[in-house]
Amino acid sequence: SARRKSAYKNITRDVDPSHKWEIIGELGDGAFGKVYKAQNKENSSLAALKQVEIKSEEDIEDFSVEIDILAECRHENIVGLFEAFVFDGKLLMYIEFCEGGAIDSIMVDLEKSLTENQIRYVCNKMCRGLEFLHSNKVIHRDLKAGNVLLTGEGDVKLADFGVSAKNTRTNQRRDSFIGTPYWMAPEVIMCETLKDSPYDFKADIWSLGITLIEFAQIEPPNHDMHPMRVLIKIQKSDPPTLAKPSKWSKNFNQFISKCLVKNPDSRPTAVELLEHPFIAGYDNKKEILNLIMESKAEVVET
Ligand SMILES: COc1ccc(Nc2ncnc(-c3cccnc3Nc3cc(NC(=O)c4cccc(C(F)(F)F)c4)ccc3C)n2)cc1
Repeated sequence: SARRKSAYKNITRDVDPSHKWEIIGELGDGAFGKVYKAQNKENSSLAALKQVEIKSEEDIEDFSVEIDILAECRHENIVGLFEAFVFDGKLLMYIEFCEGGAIDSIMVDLEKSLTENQIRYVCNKMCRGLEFLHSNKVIHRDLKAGNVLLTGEGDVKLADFGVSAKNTRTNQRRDSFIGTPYWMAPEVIMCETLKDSPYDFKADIWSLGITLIEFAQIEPPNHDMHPMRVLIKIQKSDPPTLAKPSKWSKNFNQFISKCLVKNPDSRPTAVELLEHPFIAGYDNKKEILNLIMESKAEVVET
């Protein structure tokens, strides 16, 4: 009934999107659902289209969190939502297309890491995107080179292609403990209490530090270890550093060591990081534009 179909303000229902958008290619088979390249018939703008089968209102409920986050978090360093539809048993999301693609794919295609100046530029933009997300009570939770997109003009956009894309806002976090506490192991309590602390957005600051090492070395630390082993290693070991610190500036090494502090309370905020000499005021997109040109040229050759 109309009453039951709660009105999702950011979703257009029962309108056929193919009147407005036509599919012109495929972008890959994502973790769930397919992702296409689409073009707007009216203004020719390009979109990345994710469509997923929906079986019930709960399915729509799940995806509406992601849609609300994108609809409300409009910022030059966050991927932009054009519109979302529910039509013919499918939920369709049209996202502004970023021509350069994800930075991990660029490094793999070109078989090289980023230069320090490219890292400075991207890091500055990532911190602006993080500052905006965190000020809107949104925690990314899956920051990595694969979730950092570049546009053809050298702009940097934070995205989230993983299943964690259903980022819940801190105030929507389930406020009850799982199970009764008496039998709970300390680290589970640690994890649970950490979740409810206002500092869990600091998890993104740690991931930012790891992502900078990934930009510098193509892979994150411990990439050659089994994922289960890495969980233990991250908990037990000292924070990782660049493999060859002398190859990089003092500012870069110091910026990473500020992000990779094990106690979240001691990690800086994105606002504080924007003042650090490694990235403060750094806005030179020249080297990133070169990277995108190389990456485009590379695709043409193959
Ligand atoms: C293989 O070559 C390419 C070339 C260009 C591109 N460009 C591009 N541009 C924009 N989006 C995409 C994309 C690719 C694969 C899957 N999804 C994509 N975008 C997308 C992102 C989302 N959601 C988010 O990015 C998202 C979700 C929750 C939170 C957040 C954030 F926290 F960052 F705000 C972001 C939803 C739907 C779509 C279609 N891809 C991709 C691959």
